[in-house]
Amino acid sequence: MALLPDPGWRDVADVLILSYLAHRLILLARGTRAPQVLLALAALWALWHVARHAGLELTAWFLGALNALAPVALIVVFRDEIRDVLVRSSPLRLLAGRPTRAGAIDLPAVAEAAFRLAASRTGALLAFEGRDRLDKLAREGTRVDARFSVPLVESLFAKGSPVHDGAALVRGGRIDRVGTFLPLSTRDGLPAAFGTRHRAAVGLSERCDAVVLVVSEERGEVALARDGRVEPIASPEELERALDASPRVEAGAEAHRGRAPRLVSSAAGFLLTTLAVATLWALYDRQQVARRTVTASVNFRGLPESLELIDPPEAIDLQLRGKRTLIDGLSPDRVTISVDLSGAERGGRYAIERGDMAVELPVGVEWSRADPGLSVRLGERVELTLPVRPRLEGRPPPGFAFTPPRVEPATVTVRVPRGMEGRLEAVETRPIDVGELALDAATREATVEVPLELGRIATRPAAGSADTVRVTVGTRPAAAPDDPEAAP
Ligand SMILES: Nc1ncnc2c1ncn2[C@@H]1O[C@H](COP(=O)(O)OP(=O)(O)OP(=O)(O)O)[C@@H](O)[C@H]1O
Repeated sequence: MALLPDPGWRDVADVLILSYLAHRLILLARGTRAPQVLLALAALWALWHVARHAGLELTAWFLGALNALAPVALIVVFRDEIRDVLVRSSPLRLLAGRPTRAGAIDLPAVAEAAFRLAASRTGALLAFEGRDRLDKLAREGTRVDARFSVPLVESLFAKGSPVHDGAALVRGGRIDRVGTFLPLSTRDGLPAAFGTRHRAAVGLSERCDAVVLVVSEERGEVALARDGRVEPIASPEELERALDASPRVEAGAEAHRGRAPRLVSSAAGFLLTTLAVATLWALYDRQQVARRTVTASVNFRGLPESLELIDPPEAIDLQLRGKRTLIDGLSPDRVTISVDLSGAERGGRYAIERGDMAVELPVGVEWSRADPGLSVRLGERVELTLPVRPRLEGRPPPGFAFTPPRVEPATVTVRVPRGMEGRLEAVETRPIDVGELALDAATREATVEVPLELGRIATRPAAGSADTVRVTVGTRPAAAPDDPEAAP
């Protein structure tokens, strides 16, 4: 079996289409928990296989049951993402256009808004969602779902705004909800100046990977909370840098890398995905595709009138490749090879090319190699007139012996390749089973029409010469009862 499968155009198309879909799914899943969950499921699946191969029956059974539940678990874990894709964006986005998750945060706009709010001593709280969803942690609030912009943020947190209390939730470059209530930190040792706004920022960043921006109403300061720590931010540039460096606000950073690098990273991502899919395809192919060698009978056609075949091969070995179910259930006599000899012009040895062979196979099975390669020898045709020799099988009835059989016509003309004339003395008939002959009671004779047994040298009769003969078989009483000819 070849180490590397040899793919057809359908396999290449299969790999490319699947790679494209997988690449789009990866773009959509970026910034979600999908990679961790899929990794966990893959580990579970791998463990299950290890347990099965190691013969750990109980563990394998338990892991198998968990694996069977995996599709349900996927739907439950990703219900929010599935809902988002179905409700917020057209499913066609999976096939084309920008994926939802790559929605970019306008970092300069965030920095400008934060410092304008600080300058006007307007308190604000903005939670940037990371890989962890904030739906359960940031409660209540009013749905906005608007693109992030400086005037929008300023008006939302302005003192007269009905939604200025609470936190705004930023998801994938958009303000998703405002006026949400964040969990407060209960930690001791936070600075005395920290009121509930700062405690809410710390509280959320302790519970998930969100980055929370706080603008202090009292002191007009800007700070960022992540992983339960608060760092003061002195300038818009520092804020931009801090957010850009945060892998959790990756979607935002992507917008600033410019179009060309994004294309390059997207192309590299696609290449990597294709590589992974091609590897998976190769593994799958090795499991699904079977190879088998069968001995197939060969028929020759199109032999020019002036030529004859010398010792043609009756069967050759073919290597077959196809779906395991088809290959395993294939009966070798369903495989026939027809070789076109119409291109031969004179005697000699001919190597038969793949294009000259028509191999009849069930759909979905391919033949890859005739082993050993097929070649035939052709000789110029000569005609030979030879006596016909009837072949009798069986014995005469007890007490009788055969009279010499009569053949009509007594000779036939056959075609043989030049040089083979000396190897034939007579042409035999197909065997005649004398036990089956209904001998005429009066004459004790029977006449049968029987085909000639043309062999490997004389493969066909000459034009106008019969290919069947009439053979008359007769019996006579045996000379003596103990005649060995008549013995049973
Ligand atoms: N759990 C919470 N979730 C979201 N926002 C909250 C929460 N608790 C308080 N806030 C916001 O913080 C405001 C109160 O700020 P407070 O003065 O207590 O905090 P602070 O940390 O001292 O902030 P500042 O420096 O702006 O005064 C509330 O009006 C509300 O808008």
